[in-house]
Amino acid sequence: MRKNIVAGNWKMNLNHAEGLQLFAEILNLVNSDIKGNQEVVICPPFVHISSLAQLLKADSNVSVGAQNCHQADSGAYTGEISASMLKSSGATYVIIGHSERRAFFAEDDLVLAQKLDSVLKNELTPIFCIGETLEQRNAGTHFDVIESQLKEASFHLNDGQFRQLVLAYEPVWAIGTGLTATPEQAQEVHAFIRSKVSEHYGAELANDLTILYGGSCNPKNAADLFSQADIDGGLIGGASLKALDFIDIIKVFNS
Ligand SMILES: O=C[C@H](O)COP(=O)(O)O
Repeated sequence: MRKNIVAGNWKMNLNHAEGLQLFAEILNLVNSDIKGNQEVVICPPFVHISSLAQLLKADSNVSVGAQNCHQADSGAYTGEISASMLKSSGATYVIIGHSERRAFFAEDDLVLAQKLDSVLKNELTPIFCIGETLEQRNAGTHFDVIESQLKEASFHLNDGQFRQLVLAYEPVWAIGTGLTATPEQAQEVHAFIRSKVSEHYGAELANDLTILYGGSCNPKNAADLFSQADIDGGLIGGASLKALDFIDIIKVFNS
């Protein structure tokens, strides 16, 4: 059965005390609202990961993830954090290829492929983000862009590796803008992504793959988005910083 995931990407927000408080609120509210095939992932800034992970219960469906990592295991890369460090701090997921990393830190397909390799080697789950800009959508090239991002950074993986991935479709024009892809627009791209995965890795693997939607997802639009056949949850930015909004998004799977 395909796993449903609601992941919160806190981005560069919340100091340590604020992060601990929000996480405690989420843990208090979430446990009774979570189903067996559902997982909640919180991706705080690096410096909060260890403290948050220590609050997790062993059998919890809540996990802690990171927002990025370096592609090397260790070395002279001042200021960087490796996947093995994240694992040792209690993270089990890592967001790779977020459009903000691509845009502000010049991360290209080659480095993202290396990051995926490193995350998988360290037995963490990548949440691999792909999505087009507004210019690309207006030019009608969004399917080509998405196919290229997918192929160039992830289709070198073997079946067993690719099976570990969670994908996230995040149209750049919808991130933090209040503009959401319509459920039909999002479903169209999710179905396209699944079809490309199916062509390369086979229908069974494609059918099992969790594909999240991200981009101004909130308690009001989550139900329509998550009810689409190929949308298996969300990667939530702004709305993950408010416990009640985030919980309302999680509850969509129970309604
Ligand atoms: O990683 C999350 C996405 O960038 C979505 O952010 P947003 O919900 O604030 O639009």
